[in-house]
Amino acid sequence: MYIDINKIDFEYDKNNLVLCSCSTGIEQGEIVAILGKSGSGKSTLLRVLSGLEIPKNGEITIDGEILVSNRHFVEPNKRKIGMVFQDYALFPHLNIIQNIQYGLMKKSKEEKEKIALEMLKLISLNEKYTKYPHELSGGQQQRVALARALAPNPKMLLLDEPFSNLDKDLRKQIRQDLKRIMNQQNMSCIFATHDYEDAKDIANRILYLEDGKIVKIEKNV
Ligand SMILES: Nc1ncnc2c1ncn2[C@@H]1O[C@H](COP(=O)(O)OP(=O)(O)OP(=O)(O)O)[C@@H](O)[C@H]1O
Repeated sequence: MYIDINKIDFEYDKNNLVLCSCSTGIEQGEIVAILGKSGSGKSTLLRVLSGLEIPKNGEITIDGEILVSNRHFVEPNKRKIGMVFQDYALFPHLNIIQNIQYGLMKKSKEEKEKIALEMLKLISLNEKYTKYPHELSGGQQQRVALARALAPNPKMLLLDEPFSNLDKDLRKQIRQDLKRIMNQQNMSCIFATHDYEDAKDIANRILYLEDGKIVKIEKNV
């Protein structure tokens, strides 16, 4: 498997496991939904994957590299994992192109421009690149957040409730956009949601999380 999540236990407070022996594998290019009620541990699992939290037990590898185990810990900024949050977290004082280029500090000016143009094309916002986040619709901001996360070419993308601020019609449209973009990039992606329709519409597989345990895995055909 491209990504292996093996028996992850996590607790914020002692003797109160929020994740309990969570295991799954993810293929390259696969989209996996984590579906669960509020408090089931979805965000925590994403935080552990991104390196913002350290598990008590368990191991995570990506493309053969151990990210965390009882002897290893790779810092979040070295993991090559992109993350998109519910509120998009775009920088309000930066325009679209600057937001997209934010994670490309180490690249040359020419490379930054090339990547940003590719990303703008991917999210179909070519003509709006000098606009600021507040001048965009929720759906457009969502696409910019996605482009910003994809620009550094991560190995995996994590999305935490990416559609929750969008109305029903826009949600449907953005789900299709996301699916197209992920497929085009052959990107492995895990997204947390409490909405079955979101999961059913775009995921290859759905993991049901209840009280920090994966209680069911459904292949989406
Ligand atoms: N920083 C923290 N300190 C202590 N407990 C926490 C912390 N963050 C989350 N928790 C607890 O861990 C459990 C899982 O929370 P988590 O945010 O992962 O759930 P979730 O499924 O993402 O919920 P939601 O859909 O509401 O975002 C909850 O019981 C929550 O109260």
